[in-house]
Amino acid sequence: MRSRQARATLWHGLDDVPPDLGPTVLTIGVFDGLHRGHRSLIDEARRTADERGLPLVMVTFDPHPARVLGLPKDTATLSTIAHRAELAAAAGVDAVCVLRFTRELAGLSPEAFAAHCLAGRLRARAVVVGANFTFGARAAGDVDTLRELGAALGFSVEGVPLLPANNTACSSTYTRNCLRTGDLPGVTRALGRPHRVDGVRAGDRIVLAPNTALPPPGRYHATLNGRAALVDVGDDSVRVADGTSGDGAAAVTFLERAGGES
Ligand SMILES: Cc1cc2nc3c(=O)[nH]c(=O)nc-3n(C[C@H](O)[C@H](O)[C@H](O)COP(=O)(O)O)c2cc1C
Ligand SMILES: Nc1ncnc2c1ncn2[C@@H]1O[C@H](COP(=O)(O)OP(=O)(O)OP(=O)(O)O)[C@@H](O)[C@H]1O
Repeated sequence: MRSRQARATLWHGLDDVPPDLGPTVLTIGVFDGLHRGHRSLIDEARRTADERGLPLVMVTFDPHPARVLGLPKDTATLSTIAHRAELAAAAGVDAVCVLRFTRELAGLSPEAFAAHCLAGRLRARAVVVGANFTFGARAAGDVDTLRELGAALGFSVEGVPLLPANNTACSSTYTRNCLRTGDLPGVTRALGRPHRVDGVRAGDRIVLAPNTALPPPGRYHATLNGRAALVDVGDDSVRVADGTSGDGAAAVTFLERAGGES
């Protein structure tokens, strides 16, 4: 069995992809949070990559397309790109290609995206996506579109059935909903691990990227860089509540609401 890397190779944009990259298997989507549904998809993609003896590349978009396009959707960030790459590597991905989602990218037709990005720069021989995957201007392309394009461009396409969670598809949106309503056990079930945010500690504050997904304001039992800690969550802030001070990279994992509520 192949050993899993601590962190997948990270390419920021197509220009960062090595020019001598050989044929690949691709999986595509935002993958925010790398929840259990995403991991079941990656398992399937990994099997295909192993059968063909090819590397598995995860193509992801940043920022969330819905945020760039101003769609009415909760796009609070469950995982930073670095955390996503770490989780992807643990799930069996060899390399992550982060495509900056801009209005220009959003305007590409399904045909142009498949030809230029997937078959062209990323040398796809197989593409494995969830059954609900859409792509291309006005989200006009779906799994069937991709399959037709792949037949002409030299890659096969698998549409993987969606893993359920609590009578709905396990999704980042579902996970964000659980988090917003304070259902930490629901979040943990969807992610397969407790929710973690990554930021930088400055005194008692943890400075986070704007739009980081947080549980409702209140006090929580957590771990801070792996050690037990109490933290206070505000509307868009996290403070360490044990009177200590510090600085540097900080990973806060939310365990349960202090006082027994969750
Ligand atoms: C080239 C390209 C253009 C896109 N244009 C649009 C768009 O115009 N409107 C839209 O709602 N989503 C658009 N999207 C986003 C996709 O519908 C979809 O959210 C994205 O491919 C990520 O897949 P996922 O949502 O399954 O993770 C586009 C995606 C790509 C790759
Ligand atoms: N439950 C699931 N099971 C299998 N594959 C999934 C599941 N949910 C999403 N996918 C697939 O994972 C890839 C990334 O999807 P995406 O990031 O849109 O996930 P999502 O959870 O639906 O996100 P959001 O709720 O923000 O739309 C896509 O190919 C998508 O089809």
